[in-house]
Amino acid sequence: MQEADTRDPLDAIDVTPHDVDRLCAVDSNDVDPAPRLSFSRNVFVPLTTACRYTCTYCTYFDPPGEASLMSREDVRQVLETGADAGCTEALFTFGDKPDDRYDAIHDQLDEWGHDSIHDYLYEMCELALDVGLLPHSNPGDLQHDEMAMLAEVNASMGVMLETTADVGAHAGPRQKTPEQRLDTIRAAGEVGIPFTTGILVGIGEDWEDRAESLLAIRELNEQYGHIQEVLVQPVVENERWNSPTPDAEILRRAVAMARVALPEDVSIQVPPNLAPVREVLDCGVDDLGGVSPVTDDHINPDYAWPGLDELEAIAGEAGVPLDERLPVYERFVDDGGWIDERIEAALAADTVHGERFRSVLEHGENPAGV
Ligand SMILES: O=c1nc2n(C[C@H](O)[C@H](O)[C@H](O)CO)c3cc(O)ccc3cc-2c(=O)[nH]1
Ligand SMILES: C[C@H]1O[C@@H](n2cnc3c(N)ncnc32)[C@H](O)[C@@H]1O
Ligand code: MET
Ligand code: SF4
Repeated sequence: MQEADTRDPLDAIDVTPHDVDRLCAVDSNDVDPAPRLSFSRNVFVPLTTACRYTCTYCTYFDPPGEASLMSREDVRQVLETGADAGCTEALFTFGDKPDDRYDAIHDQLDEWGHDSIHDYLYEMCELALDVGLLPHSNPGDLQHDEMAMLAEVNASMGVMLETTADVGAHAGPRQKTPEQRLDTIRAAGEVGIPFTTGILVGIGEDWEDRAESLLAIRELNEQYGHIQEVLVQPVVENERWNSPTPDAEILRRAVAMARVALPEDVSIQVPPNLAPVREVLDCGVDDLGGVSPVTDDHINPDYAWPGLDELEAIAGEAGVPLDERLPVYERFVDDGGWIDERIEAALAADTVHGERFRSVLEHGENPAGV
């Protein structure tokens, strides 16, 4: 058991300079291509565009006064569109603790009977389960009790570590800090929820920072075993961020480092709308993440999802099968103890949606997919 953590979270991560140096020496020749590729069919629910942080690479958040909150009916509509298109995942990702900074959001939540965005999210996850979708929530930084509550109604959850470095992109009066991100990932481990994390490449970090970030994720996974996938995500240009996006060579090396740093049962995900996946596929990528037939990537709306035929083509050229997966990986469903009883019930084969989920889980095939 972990004792109460009064230490600096970065100190609590046992990453030595020697480990960092060794990982920095890895390149794309040191890894083998994965034998298969997977993806998840999702519908994206951007609950609110308000955020307490102001990451300088992000166009997702709106300033106070302009930020909005989706109503229950808005959410229901998006979820039903997704369920009708055969999606299995409801991806809830949105601004971090918006009610902290935006009185209007706080007041609206209050009017709807919620004392926090997390309380509202809980109810929207229940709605997703009702319409036949498995929630995957990434609401940003969470405390242990918030994580424990949300784990009851999520198949898996996630937060990007981004980087362990203090970068200018996270500057400002309210900012993402590596300590808080690591605390969130640790809280997920303590709670025991299958978890997605990753690094954002090109936000001012150097190779040592990338190695340190990947090793920090490895260390937390060694302690808790909860990491299901690690994203290697290039930062992309937009109206707020006009530095160049990392090129294919940088991504190849970062992906190879991720593959070497993490054990085999942790997937390495590269998003096909943001990265030149064809050029990095042989470096150990085995997952393309959530792809939506019905909604935009609201975080990076200028970058459209490739269609399913394009994903098939990518896998075909690499000579590997393409499998659809659920937002929770099979090993966490089979192992027992990882997913809450409400998610287990949703996955039971004798329910309306359970049969479809089971087919995706066990055969990588979605009978309802369009
Ligand atoms: O559409 C997106 N999906 C993102 N996803 C969704 C992800 O691709 C899938 O939902 C997971 O693979 C679960 O199936 C994230 C999920 C996380 O837990 C953490 C970070 C991300 C980042 C993105 C993202 O930038 N864009
Ligand atoms: C959900 C995740 O989206 C990522 N994110 C935010 N802005 C960008 C961008 N310009 N390019 C790539 N990824 C981005 C962050 O890593 C966040 O954690
Ligand atoms: C819209 S960004 C994703 C969720 C959260 N705001 C974070 O940065 O982690
Ligand atoms: S990346 Fe997430 S935390 Fe940062 S400003 Fe955008 S919405 Fe907020």
